[in-house]
Parts: sequence; structure tokens; C-alpha cells
Amino acid sequence: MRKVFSYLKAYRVAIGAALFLTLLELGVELLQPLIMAKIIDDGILKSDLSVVKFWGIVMFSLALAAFAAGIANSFFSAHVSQNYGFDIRRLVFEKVQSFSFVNFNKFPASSLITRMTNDVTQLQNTVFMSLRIMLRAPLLLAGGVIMSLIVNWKLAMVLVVALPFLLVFLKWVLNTAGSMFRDVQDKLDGVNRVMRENLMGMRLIKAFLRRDFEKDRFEQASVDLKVRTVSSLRLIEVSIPVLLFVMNIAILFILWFGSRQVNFGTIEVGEVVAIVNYSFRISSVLTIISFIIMAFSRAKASAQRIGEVLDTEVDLIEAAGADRSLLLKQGAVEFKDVSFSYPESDVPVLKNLSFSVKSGETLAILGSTGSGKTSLFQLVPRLYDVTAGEVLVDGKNVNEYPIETLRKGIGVVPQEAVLFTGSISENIGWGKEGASQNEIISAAKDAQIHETVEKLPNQYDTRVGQRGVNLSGGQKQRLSIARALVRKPKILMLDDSTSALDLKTEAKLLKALRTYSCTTFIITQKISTAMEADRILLLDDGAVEAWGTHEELLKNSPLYVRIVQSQFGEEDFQHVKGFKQTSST
Ligand SMILES: Nc1ncnc2c1ncn2[C@@H]1O[C@H](COP(=O)(O)OP(=O)(O)OP(=O)(O)O)[C@@H](O)[C@H]1O
Repeated sequence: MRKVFSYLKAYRVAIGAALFLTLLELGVELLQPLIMAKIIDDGILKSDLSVVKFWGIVMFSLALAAFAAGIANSFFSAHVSQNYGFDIRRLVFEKVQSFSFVNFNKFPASSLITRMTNDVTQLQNTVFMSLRIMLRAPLLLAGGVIMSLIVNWKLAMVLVVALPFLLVFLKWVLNTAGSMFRDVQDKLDGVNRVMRENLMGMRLIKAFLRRDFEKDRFEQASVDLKVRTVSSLRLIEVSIPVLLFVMNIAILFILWFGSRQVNFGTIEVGEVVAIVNYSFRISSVLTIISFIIMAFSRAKASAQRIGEVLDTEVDLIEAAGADRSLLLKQGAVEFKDVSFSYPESDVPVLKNLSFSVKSGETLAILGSTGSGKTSLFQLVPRLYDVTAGEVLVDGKNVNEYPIETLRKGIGVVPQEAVLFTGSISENIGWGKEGASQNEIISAAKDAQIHETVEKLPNQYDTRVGQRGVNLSGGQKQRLSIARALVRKPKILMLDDSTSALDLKTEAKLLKALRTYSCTTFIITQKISTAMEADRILLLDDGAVEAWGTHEELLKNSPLYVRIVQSQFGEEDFQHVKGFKQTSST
């Protein structure tokens, strides 16, 4: 938490200015009752109008100065709080960008969004409030007591006795409210999670008629948030009457003692008025302090949550000795006895895989669902690290490459096409920083999406709706492929990315890919696609069932033969066998 607040150091000058102006305002506020006492005792009670006039003008001038100081303070406070919020949001965003998937598992997306938005706003508001009033309130409290002691120490002892009780009580409220607001922020994560899932799955919810079910789910999350918020606020609300009750009793004492002393002639009326005035100011300050406590408790919880993100150790890091000069030149890939299990599970997903793909070759990966195809993909660009064995690119372990170099040379097309809000052009160009329009169009042509884009109302400037809502599945897939092609990767990895394409379009795409000097991995379920590859890797339950050319697999792998038969039927199977044998001779 301390670390989160330490980023305020960058604004120490503006903070200093804001605090100085607060002190100015505070000084005026503390002087006012004294001047008032002077006007009453030396002016009104002695019927001396010149004293009333003089001190009246002084009081007015001071009020003007305090007004100007207040405005300037607001300016500095807003400057510091907004910039600080901006910095924290950027830091959290950058940190999240560096997260590995293991880190992501610790923080659900909805929670990260709340931390980057609501939690940062809480901090921002608290910093603003601190610079405006948080310092002023305790100082006014202490100043009020000191000034009362100066006016008449005997009478002011009432305040000296009452205040320690109040301060202990306030500390208890602060600690208790802190943990309660932590719960509130966690419940807010819950509401965001349900909301996010609903917005993303709206089509499914409508198609499955699950509106009422989702409504109940949302209501439950909302009720949880409301209950927690109400109980936290209630604590603060209850604290205000307690504070005021104690202070009112203290004021009654002051009036009772004061009036007796006035009768005995040991104290001036103005002095009693001044101390009562200070007491009322202290009462109002205590109310403000309750609200400050609320803000601070919330900020404390938010700072903890932001601190958790910033302090997270990114476990997938560049090796200390990564060779910065290393370049990914050929794109040859070799798996050497690779085993892998996801970090939070002991179940091996890939078992002792060994195979290699020469530069420029195409490898098709086949296997039943859950056999580990996507997991295998993730090891090449180091989205995960192997548990055992080695993944080599151009003969070097992937760990030896700077992560940026490695990933720059790889074009990944994920199973589910991910598009961003923006134009078609921007979505394709996203794959390569500074891609020219010609490069974008050329990639689109090879990905077989150019003709489709040309028919759109604004061609390449057509906006892609949220997550590509205005595009078909096949169009989204081809845009994703274009995005990977535009970076002219040395290794291209297509994760079942042609599943929504018709056979003719797919054939054209595969032909275009041959013109790229890159090593290509294609996860596919279709034998017709696999047959186009130089080699095929057949995975079964995370292990290599077979690896080789189509013909070799037909000879050596009964499982491959069964898959071919199931997709082509016995008659066409003979044809497929013959066709491939003929074409290879
Ligand atoms: N993030 C994860 N954490 C833990 N286990 C996972 C994770 N992702 C996948 N798995 C498990 O790893 C195994 C292999 O999954 P993977 O996605 O690699 O299979 P796949 O062959 O690509 O499947 P499909 O063809 O259905 O896409 C599965 O049993 C799956 O449950």
C-alpha cells in the first residue's frame, strides 16, 4: 500500500504548494474567533465603534485571502490527484500487459478492470480530498484546542479531556471500515464479472432464453454489493452521532462553567464565546473527519488491491543471459523430449514430444479435442514455458531469445478470432507496427479477405464492431490470418483458423501461404487440409501418435488411417490414397 502512495513523490512541489495554501486557509479560520472575541470584548461591550470597524475590515481581508488560497489549493489538488491517478492507471496497465497466463489466473479480468477504474478513482478522490481538507481537518482540530487553551486554559480543559476518547473511537472506525471496504471492492468485482459475462454472451443468453436466470445472477451480485456497502456506510454514519453527542456534552460543560466564571468575573464573555466557537468548529471538523475516514478506508482497500497487481512477480521472464543480438532468421522449430503441464495443475498435458519442422516447411497438427494441440502452440512463442525438455528455434532454446525478438518473428492466429474496435485496416495493421496500406492490402489478398473487404460500404475503412460483431465467423478468421501475415512472420501458427472457410477458399489460402518464406504450423481437424502439409503430427492424449508425411502415416498409423476413412469414406479413401501417391511420384 505504501508503494502505491509513494508515486505521489513526483508531485512533491504541487503537494507542498497545496499544503501551504491549506495552512493559510487554516490560519485564517483559527484567527477568526479570536478577532470576534476582540470585537465583542473591546468593541461591542465597550461601545467602541472604531475597534469594531478596524477588526471588521481585518476579518473581511483575511476571509478574502482565505478564499483566494482555497481556489489555488483546489487547482493544485486537482492537478496532483488527476496526474497521480493517470500514473497509477498506466502503471497497472503496463504491469498487466507483462503478466504471464499464470499471473492472469490470479486476477480475473473483471477484477483487473475494477482495479484499473474504480480503485484508481477512489485513490484519486482521496488524494484530492487529502490536499483539500484531510490535512486541514486534523490541524483545525489541534489548532482549535490550542487556541482554546490560549484563550482560557481552564475552560479549554473540557476539550482536552473529551478529545482523546473521540480519537480512540475514530481510530477503531478507521480500522474496521478499512477491512469492510475491502469486501465492498471485492463485491464490486463480482458485479463487474457478471456484467462482463452477460455483455459478452448476450447472443447466447437470448438464444437459450436464459434472461431470467442471468437477471437473478446479476441481482444476487448486486445485492451482495449493496449489503456490504450499506453495512460499511452504516458504521461511518453511526460514528457521526457518537462524535456529536460527546462534543455537545463538552459544549454544555463549557457553557455551564463559562457562565459561572463570567458571574464570578474571572473570565470575559468574549472568551467564552470564542471557546464555544472553537468547540463548534471542532464538532463540524469531526463530522468531516468521519467522511475522510470513509474515503481513507476505501482508499486503503483500493491501494492494497492496486499494490497486489503492482507487486505481482511476473513468472515468465527473459533469461538473464538472453542474447539481445539474436535474431530469428530461418524459423526452423524442434521439440526435444518436451513435456508440459499447466502451472496450477500436475496433470501432464504434453508428454515427451519430439519432432522437428524445417525452415519453410508446413506441419499440420491433428488430434482429438483436448489432445494438447493448442498447448503445444503456446510453447513456441513462450506464452508458457515447458516443464521438461526443450523447444528450439533455429537450433537455439526459445529461452535464449529476448521475448520481443521471439514473438516478433511469430504470427499467431488463435482458435477464436479476436478483433478490436477500429477499422478493418487498423485491425490488420495491428499485426505490424507502421504497416503500410499496401502491406495491409497484400496480406488481406493472401488471407483471401480482400474481395470481401472491397464489397463493404467503406472498404478498408469499414468499422469493425465490438469483437467483430458485424462480421461472419469466416471473415473474422481471415482478418486474423491477414493480421498475422502482415508481420511477415518466420513462423506462422494457425490454430484451427480455417475451420469456418469453405474448401475452395481454404485451398486458395493454403496456396497463398506457400509463397511466404515461413515455417507454418496448422492445427486442423480436416484431413484435406493436413494432406497439403509437408508433414503431419498426430497427437493422442498429449503424446506423439505419429509423425511424418501423409503417405508415411497411411502406412504406419492405424489411427491416422481410421481418421482418413472416417472423413472420406472407404471409396474416397482409396482415391485419396491413390491421389497422394500419384502426386508425390
Ligand atoms: N489454462 C489451462 N489450465 C489448465 N489446463 C488446461 C488449460 N488449458 C487447457 N488445459 C487442459 O489441457 C489439455 C489440452 O488442451 P488443449 O487446449 O491444448 O487441447 P486441444 O487439442 O487444442 O483441444 P481442442 O481441439 O479442443 O482445441 C486439456 O485437457 C485441457 O483441459
